Formats: sequence, structure tokens, C-alpha cells
Amino acid sequence: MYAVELEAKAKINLTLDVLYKRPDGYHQVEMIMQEISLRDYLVISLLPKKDIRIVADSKAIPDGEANLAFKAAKLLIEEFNLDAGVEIKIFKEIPVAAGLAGGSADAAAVLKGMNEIFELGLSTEELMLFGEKLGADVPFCVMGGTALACGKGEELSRLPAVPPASLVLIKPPYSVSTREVYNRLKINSIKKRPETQTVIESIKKGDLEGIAKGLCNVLEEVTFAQHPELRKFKEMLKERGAFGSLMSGSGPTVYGIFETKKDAERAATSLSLPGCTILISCMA
Ligand SMILES: C[C@](O)(CO)[C@H](O)COP(=O)(O)OP(=O)(O)OC[C@H]1O[C@@H](n2ccc(N)nc2=O)[C@H](O)[C@@H]1O
Ligand SMILES: Nc1ncnc2c1ncn2[C@@H]1O[C@H](COP(=O)(O)OP(=O)(O)OP(=O)(O)O)[C@@H](O)[C@H]1O
Repeated sequence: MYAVELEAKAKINLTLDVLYKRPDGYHQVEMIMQEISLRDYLVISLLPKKDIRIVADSKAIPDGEANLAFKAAKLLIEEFNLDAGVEIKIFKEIPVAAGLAGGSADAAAVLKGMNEIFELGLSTEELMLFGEKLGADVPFCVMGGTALACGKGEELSRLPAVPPASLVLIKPPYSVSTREVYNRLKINSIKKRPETQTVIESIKKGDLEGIAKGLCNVLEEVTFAQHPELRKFKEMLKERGAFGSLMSGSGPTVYGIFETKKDAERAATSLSLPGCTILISCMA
């Protein structure tokens, strides 16, 4: 049976600013998105009849039509009236509901994989437009790399690659609802906003310390109000040599940027946070 194997890479936010609430209920954002090496693996196989089957190695994600990978397959089957189906095997490595776009990454991988299996001939831009129908982070997960995201997150402009750097990610043993965090945000009381253009300049110069100094996510205050220990996790990473640390997306994952893999490994092994998942990854 014809099958394709894909990697679905996670993302972190280097900056995340929220400008205002839009009439459509979403928030206007300005954020720098960065693809990282942490990834899920998917195997998509052709099924002779119109059926979508999700086979996941994790009980933490839905195995039916609530799965974002299922929604992506359904979207293309209906759009192109495909007279066949797919089985989607998902091997999860990305922590779920962690602020790392795990579901969005899987959905983007399904769009790419089905484009290949059914020879739809869709460009990256066309796949990103389908991604927009699935969720705000999906267009970036289709594009990958480093990008400035505006609008709901679908207006993307590619940025130069950031300098190679390692990350330590701390994922606490609970998840956070993105929707609740956005809806709890008091936009008029945001004390510190990212200096997005300054960070873009640092990226263009390949200045890792400048990037790290510019890390800023306005959603932190909302999630930290519920989980104050996350603020401590940021400090612990910096005390262990991180150039900078930040919560990714709506959280709860907090990450630190380290110059080398060895620095990241040393920091990670010195952390003892019962119940937390501690991962090492890299940017670019
Ligand atoms: C927090 C980020 O992950 C940062 O990259 C994204 O902004 C959220 O991306 P996402 O999880 O793919 O978001 P979606 O699944 O499309 O939306 C989940 C919910 O988050 C809220 N949401 C999301 C994106 C956005 N720009 N404004 C919002 O208010 C909406 O209530 C939405 O119903
Ligand atoms: N393939 C999937 N992988 C992970 N979560 C999925 C998937 N399909 C559906 N979900 C659901 O989507 C919700 C969000 O999961 P996800 O891992 O995408 O969160 P996230 O990383 O915080 O996303 P974002 O950073 O975009 O806000 C979870 O509650 C999960 O049950």
C-alpha cells in the first residue's frame, strides 16, 4: 500500500504580542514564530475507500474526528472529492496542549502528505490557505523556518534563519487552554510588549544574545497568574546559563536558549522538577 512518512515539527514563539480583539472573536497578533527540531512522526497510507483512520501511540489526543490530523484529511477529501481514504499513524513526541502547536504540526503534515499521495500539485502557499481553515498556527507549521506572523497568525513573512542554538523545554504536568488564556488577557493592562522590530534586526544580524534579550510574550502574565511556578522555571533556566527564557504560545511550556547542546544538556541534567517533562531541542 502506498504510504508517505512525514515529520511534524513543533514551534516556539520568540515574541508574542496581542494588539486587539477582532470582530471575529480572534485576537490580532504580531509574533515571531520559530520551528524547532522536536517533532511528531506520521505515516499516511492510502485506503481504497473513503475513510479516515487515526492510529495514535498516545491516549492524550483524540482518535476520531476531533483530531486535527483527521480534520485536515477530511478537508482535502471533501475539497477535491477524493474517491479514497487515508490511515494516519501518529507517533507523538510533542507534548500535548503545551504551547508547541503539536496538533497544528500534525495537521500541516497531513496536508503535505496528502498533497503528495494524491498528486494534488498544491503549492506551499495553497497548502497554507487550507491550513488557515484548520487553526491559527497551521499556516506557519506548513511554512516552517522562522517567520513574522500577523493577523490571527496566518499573515506570514519569512525571516532569515536564526543562528543555530539549543533549547531546554520544561513542560509541567498540566495543559492550558489557548482559548481561555486569550480570553482572559486584559489588553489595556499589558505592562511590557515585545520590541518585535528590534528582535527582527537581531535575527538579520545573527545576534543570538540580542534575540534572547528580546524574548517577550504578553500571554505569560495570564498563564503565570494561574501557574506562578512557571516564572521560577524561567529564572532557573537563566541561572543555569540560558541567554534568555520564555513561555511558548499560551503555555505552559517554558524554554531557555543555550549556545551549545552541551550547555543545554548540562542545564537539563541539573534541573529536578518532579512531574515535569524536560526536553532538549534546537532551533534552525
Ligand atoms: C498561542 C499561539 O499558539 C501562538 O502561536 C496561537 O496564537 C494559537 O494558535 P492555535 O492554538 O492554532 O489557535 P486556534 O486553535 O486557531 O484557536 C484556539 C482559540 O484561541 C483563540 N485565539 C487563537 C488565535 C488568535 N490569534 N486569537 C485568538 O483569540 C481563539 O479563542 C480560538 O478559538
Ligand atoms: N494531532 C493532535 N496532536 C495534539 N493535540 C491534538 C491533536 N488533535 C487534536 N488535538 C487537541 O488539540 C488541543 C491542543 O493541542 P496542541 O498540542 O495543538 O496544543 P498547543 O501545542 O498548545 O497548540 P498551540 O501552541 O497552537 O496553542 C489538545 O487539547 C488536543 O486534545
